Amino acid sequence: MQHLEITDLCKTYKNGVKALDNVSLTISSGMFGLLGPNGAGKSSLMRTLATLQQPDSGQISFDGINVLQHPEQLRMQLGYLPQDFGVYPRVSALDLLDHMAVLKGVLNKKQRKEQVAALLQQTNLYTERKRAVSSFSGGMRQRFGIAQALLGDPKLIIVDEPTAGLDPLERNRFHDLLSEIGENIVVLLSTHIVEDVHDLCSEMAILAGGKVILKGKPASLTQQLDGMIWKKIVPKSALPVYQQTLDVISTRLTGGQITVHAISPTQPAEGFESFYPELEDVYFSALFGKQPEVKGGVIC
Ligand SMILES: Nc1ncnc2c1ncn2[C@@H]1O[C@H](COP(=O)(O)OP(=O)(O)OP(=O)(O)O)[C@@H](O)[C@H]1O
Repeated sequence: MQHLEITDLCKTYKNGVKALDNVSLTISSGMFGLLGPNGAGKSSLMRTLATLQQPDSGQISFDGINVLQHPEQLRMQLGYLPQDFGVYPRVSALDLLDHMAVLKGVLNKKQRKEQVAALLQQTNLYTERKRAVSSFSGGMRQRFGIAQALLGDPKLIIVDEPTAGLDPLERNRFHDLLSEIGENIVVLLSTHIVEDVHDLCSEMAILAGGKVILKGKPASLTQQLDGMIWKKIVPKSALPVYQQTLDVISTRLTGGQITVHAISPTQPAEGFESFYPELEDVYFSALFGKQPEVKGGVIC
């Protein structure tokens, strides 16, 4: 059982933006989802955990390693898929993965050949192994990104916004691939897509403005909003009134009509129906500071 402990991490960039504001999280083996809007600080946290940048203060420990003091020890156990990763033009998937395996310390040639072939199979890229990665589609590229992250048998995998820009089929493929990764390692998935966390993660946290604003199990967080989320289809012209008078957490356009989701302990207005909340309702109610007293999760 691996264990990642993040304590009071702070980071302010030179331009004065406070990207991480006392972030503390305890993350155990399995898939952990870090959800947050653009600019929340997710990549700053991922890069810090991947030892690519230093925080101003705070602690990180992984499986007994003091990560900020001994970044090289973490790097031996780390697989990282950054938000954008560059590839050399014209280098085939096979050659690039082999090269990356050497950099990762897989020096035995036979072992490396086997590992590279196995990862290309696992990511469904084996038949395309001689093609240049630079010619891959977005989905294939992300699968290649997972293959390189899995080199060297890492115990901590960090995946930053992996499904942004993928079509639904490739996103499902990518989800299947992530869900196959061992349960005995820590997989940290950063995303602004609520379905990614819903589909994959047993634990999650929401980051906004550099702060962790909610954490818990997705199922408990939705359950504790049961009976409090209401919806109604309304004409577009009536929307401003609802927004001014109710705790509206989201509006969705479906088939040209607007469905309003509101949070309230009782029916907020005539015509609103209660329904079992979705993770998106948890996310939006947290972002707008409308979460009620929490039992299964922690408001931070
Ligand atoms: N190198 C940097 N120098 C200055 N400001 C930065 C730097 N990197 C990020 N920021 C700022 O820090 C804040 C957090 O950015 P970060 O990229 O960590 O957020 P994010 O949640 O990953 O967002 P996104 O999904 O848009 O990448 C933003 O306001 C961003 O503009």
